[in-house]
Amino acid sequence: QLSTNHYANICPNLESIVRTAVRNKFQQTFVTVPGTLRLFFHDCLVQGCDASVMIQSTGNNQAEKDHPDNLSLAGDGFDTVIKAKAAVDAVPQCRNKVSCADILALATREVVSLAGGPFYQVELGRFDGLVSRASDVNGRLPQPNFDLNQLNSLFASHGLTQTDMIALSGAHTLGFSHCNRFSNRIYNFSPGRPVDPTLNPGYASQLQGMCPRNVNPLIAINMDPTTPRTFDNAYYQNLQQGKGLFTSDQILFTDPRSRPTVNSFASNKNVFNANFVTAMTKLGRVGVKTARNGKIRSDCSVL
Ligand code: HEM
Ligand SMILES: [Ca+2]
Ligand SMILES: [Ca+2]
Repeated sequence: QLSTNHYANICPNLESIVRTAVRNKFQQTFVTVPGTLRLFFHDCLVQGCDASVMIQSTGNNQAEKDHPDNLSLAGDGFDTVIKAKAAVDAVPQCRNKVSCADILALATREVVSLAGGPFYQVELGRFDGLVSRASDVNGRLPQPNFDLNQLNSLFASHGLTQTDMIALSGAHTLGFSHCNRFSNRIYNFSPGRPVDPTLNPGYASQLQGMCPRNVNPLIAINMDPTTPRTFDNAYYQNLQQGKGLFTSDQILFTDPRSRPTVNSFASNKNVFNANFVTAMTKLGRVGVKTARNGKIRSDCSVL
């Protein structure tokens, strides 16, 4: 069972050790923020929150991180956890006592707070997974062209409600996307209608400017056009103006079943923050491993 004081006797200064390591990394690059937050999400959805996403492929095993859906995970997210783990292991009492999965959960809390988001208690006591297979990723991660039914059923399969899903989608208040994730919305939406009509026309032409046809596939643009480096509720205000980048973002406002929640998060940042914390805590409980089916890795990237 997870608890907020799991390491109280095992590694009493754990939270401050992780905090210092994450702050040092943050001073080197802001990418640590969206990179770590997305890494936590992609970890929890495949095999549960067990750091399976961090495993490197070997000669006879293609690991999760090499699945096409994970190739755009930022290297700085992985590096944040590796640096925090090294800082934890530098303390003799803590060495090899704290799971990579818990370090990822704590680092995620730190980056959210560093970007101006809520600070929340993190439940701890996860063990690290024993497998990481690229094939396990198939069909487990949401796609940017999903509609509300697809989003709801995927999140529901992990015990997350529609409200949780909408609150977690608020993570797109930070970070970057490559152009190919939404190019269908600005160039070939449907026959005779190149641009998605739910997209704000001004925003659509801005996107066409930043992502011309045949754009360099390495180009990435801000997902939140207003406050890309602040964890805030601007994401929901953007949706109200037709400035959701993905179909899966904009549908939250377009579909009348989810619109009231978007409006409520857009108009009250405290309501959004509270729902985000609740949803992150629930996400952090998904598929948690114990000593029976997990272990504590000495190297987060090796089984
Ligand atoms: C609701 C369904 C979701 C879909 C369809 C989705 C899809 C995507 C896609 C396509 C990207 C851009 C990747 C790229 O091109 O580099 C992205 C980025 C991102 N996503 Fe999501 N996502 C979803 C939910 C979430 C959730 C729940 C979180 C975290 C709680 C999250 C956190 C992020 C972050 C932080 C980025 C930016 C990454 C970076 O800048 O390195 N996403 N997402
Ligand atoms: Ca996992
Ligand atoms: Ca923002």
